[in-house]
Amino acid sequence: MAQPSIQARKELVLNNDSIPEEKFTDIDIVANAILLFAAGAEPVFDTFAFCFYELALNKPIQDKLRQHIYVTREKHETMRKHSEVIGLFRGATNTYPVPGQSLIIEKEQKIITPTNSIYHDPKYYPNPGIRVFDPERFSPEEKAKRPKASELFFGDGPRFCIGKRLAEIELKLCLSEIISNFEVLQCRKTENPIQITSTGMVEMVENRKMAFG
Ligand code: HEM
Repeated sequence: MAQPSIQARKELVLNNDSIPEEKFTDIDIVANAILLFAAGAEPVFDTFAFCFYELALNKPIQDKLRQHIYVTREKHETMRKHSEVIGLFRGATNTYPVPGQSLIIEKEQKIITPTNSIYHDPKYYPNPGIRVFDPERFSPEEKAKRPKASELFFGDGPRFCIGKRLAEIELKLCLSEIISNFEVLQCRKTENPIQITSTGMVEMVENRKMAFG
């Protein structure tokens, strides 16, 4: 994080010939570095934690994963079941009549897409229950059965998550490295089902220590 920030300061603050409105200040560089760290660390840690929790509870899936068959499906099913960000937030830039419906979204209206509800809607994810962990939902055949917008783990449109690629590489590398060297098991303190608490925009485990031992 330090090296790119120093480089960004050189290019955007010290050697920037743009008009004043497009110039960056030192504060802009520091603020962006903090934002990237804050936005980038928590969701990746939590996806890992939930992933290992589910693998400990679902030994046959863990064994299959160990054969390096389907890291991507595993990762997506974890994000469907334990989506940390529970909704997407937008403001309408124009008035928009929703096709085929009487609904008109007025200009500047605030819109919430309740992603977590979509992930637990049996219309898109049959048998979405708290005890079901089924990475096969993300096989090409199953994915083809539902609309693309039912998978918004990293958002969509011009403001989608800028860390998506980095997060996917982190998850893929660490998951395959750990799972090919270790076996993840439940312990005495493992909660099943896990107790989730919602704090506004994000969901988290009620008692992290209890859940992950
Ligand atoms: C499992 C990991 C991650 C998940 C599930 C996740 C999820 C999301 C979601 C749902 C959004 C909102 C997108 C929208 O409104 O359309 C978002 C935005 C954002 N994410 Fe991530 N993210 C992850 C990792 C990261 C990482 C590693 C970084 C940076 C290193 C990052 C930086 C950001 C930033 C800066 C935004 C705001 C983008 C904007 O408003 O233009 N995220 N993320």
